[in-house]
Amino acid sequence: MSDLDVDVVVIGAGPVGENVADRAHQQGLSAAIVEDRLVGGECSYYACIPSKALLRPVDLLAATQRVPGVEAGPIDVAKVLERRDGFANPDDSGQADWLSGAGITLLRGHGRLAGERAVEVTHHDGTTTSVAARYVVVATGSVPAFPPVDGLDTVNAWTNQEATQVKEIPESLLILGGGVVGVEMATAYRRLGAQVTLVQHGDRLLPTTEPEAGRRVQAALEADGVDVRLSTSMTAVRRDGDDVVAALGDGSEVRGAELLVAAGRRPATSDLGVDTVGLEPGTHLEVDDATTVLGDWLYAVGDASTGAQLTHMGKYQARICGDVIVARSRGQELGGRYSHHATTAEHTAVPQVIFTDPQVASVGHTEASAGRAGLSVRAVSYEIGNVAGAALQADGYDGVAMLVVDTDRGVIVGATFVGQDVADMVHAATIAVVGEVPLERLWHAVPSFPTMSEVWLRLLETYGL
Ligand SMILES: Cc1cc2nc3c(=O)[nH]c(=O)nc-3n(C[C@H](O)[C@H](O)[C@H](O)COP(=O)(O)OP(=O)(O)OC[C@H]3O[C@@H](n4cnc5c(N)ncnc54)[C@H](O)[C@@H]3O)c2cc1C
Ligand SMILES: NC(=O)c1ccc[n+]([C@@H]2O[C@H](COP(=O)([O-])OP(=O)(O)OC[C@H]3O[C@@H](n4cnc5c(N)ncnc54)[C@H](O)[C@@H]3O)[C@@H](O)[C@H]2O)c1
Repeated sequence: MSDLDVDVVVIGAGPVGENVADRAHQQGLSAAIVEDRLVGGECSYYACIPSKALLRPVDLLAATQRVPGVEAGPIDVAKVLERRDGFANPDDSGQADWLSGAGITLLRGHGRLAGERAVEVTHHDGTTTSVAARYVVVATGSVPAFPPVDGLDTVNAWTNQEATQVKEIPESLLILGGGVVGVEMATAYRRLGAQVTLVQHGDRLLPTTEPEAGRRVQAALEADGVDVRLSTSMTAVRRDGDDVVAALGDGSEVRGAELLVAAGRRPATSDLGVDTVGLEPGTHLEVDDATTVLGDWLYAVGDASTGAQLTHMGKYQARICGDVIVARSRGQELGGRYSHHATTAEHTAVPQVIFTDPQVASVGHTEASAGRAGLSVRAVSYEIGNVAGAALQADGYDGVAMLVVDTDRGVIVGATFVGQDVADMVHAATIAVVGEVPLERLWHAVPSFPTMSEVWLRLLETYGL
């Protein structure tokens, strides 16, 4: 006998888990959600939201400095942190109220699978609740990965949690990792007053983006005064007085008041009881296009799954997952590729915006990933600064747009925009990629003058239209 019987139980109330529970519940299924820490997950308090709250003021100030006649700054760091707190104060009562208003049962505590269709929740006071459910969804997210660096567990290294919830900007910051977290935090901390040293063991920043994007972000960070060390790893770290000192593979040493580890994430599936249903703890749960892990009953979404590790993609997976569960509960067949039952965009059109200055906004393939996927492609690029809209936006506008065209089908399979204020330009590309709009038809999508979107016309002309 279980303590609670529901149609759907979701483990993890991050943005992704909340969306599955809501989607299923709105279509008539009873739902419970288990949360160990804060309803709203990493994204709301320690990731997307506070990091963008730190970045928006420095981005805005830089934009004003590119338009003569506009006086702004200096930045009031205390007010920036206060505004960040307004967005990301770690108090989840509002989100918990939303769940109960939506009719979803919140169980606070640590959830673990306890065999098929069963979850055991250990509450913070040690008591337990056993839950029986027709469908179980894992939405437990991810935790920071710590690379094997001697002494890393002895220096009180920061993760994204300390970096995004900081109360006082340190004089200097070492950053381990030149991926998305590393470059965004380098931008924010440098412009909020810290000396920043960033160590990346690959030969470029943002290695999964178009190489030109990494080069331009690196040039901008260096122009700001960030010390970027590429092609070298941190081998050992130690505290020396108040500082952290890091030994690098090239024999040099760097130091800073704090060390931020931004070297990727690992799925929060280690202490989840997945072994009780024959799965390997600590790995991303492998999903099919319907977000299913096992049978018709176990699902995974968000960072804990093999899907894309971004909030908007996790929420897309969540909508599909909720609809798949509802369809199966009604004995309905699942639909095909572009139905509500398949995460097709995972294969074709994952968008991402990196909020550095310049921003990097991309969707779908890079030229390199298209090649690896066996597509015949041609890539074209155009300097965004050459269009009137960009010249008006900022003096000396520095940015580039790139399209990756599938030459067999005459459609765009990838796009990247690098530059100030390009974040919202990527959605047009996302629509073109998902809609598989032929280039000849795109020719008739006329961009307004004088906007930065005119770069679309220049790209098509460069391609030969
Ligand atoms: C610094 C930083 C900035 C980022 N910025 C962006 C951005 O701008 N845009 C973007 O799209 N993505 C961004 N990301 C990625 C984004 O944060 C993740 O993709 C997103 O949070 C994943 O959502 P999730 O619901 O799967 O997991 P999470 O947000 O991690 O939520 C999982 C929840 O599950 C709970 N949980 C875990 N295990 C258990 C258990 N056993 N029992 C009960 N509860 C459990 C956790 O406490 C947590 O609340 C950023 C990441 C970082 C680190
Ligand atoms: N704006 C956004 O969309 C946004 C912002 C932040 C984070 N995120 C997501 O959060 C996740 C985590 O981001 P992240 O930056 O931690 O991971 P990441 O995988 O993007 O980057 C980690 C980087 O660390 C480097 N690295 C790893 N070990 C190293 C070592 N020992 N020495 C030096 N460098 C090392 C890797 O080469 C890699 O470039 C990603 O999925 C990312 O997409 C998204």
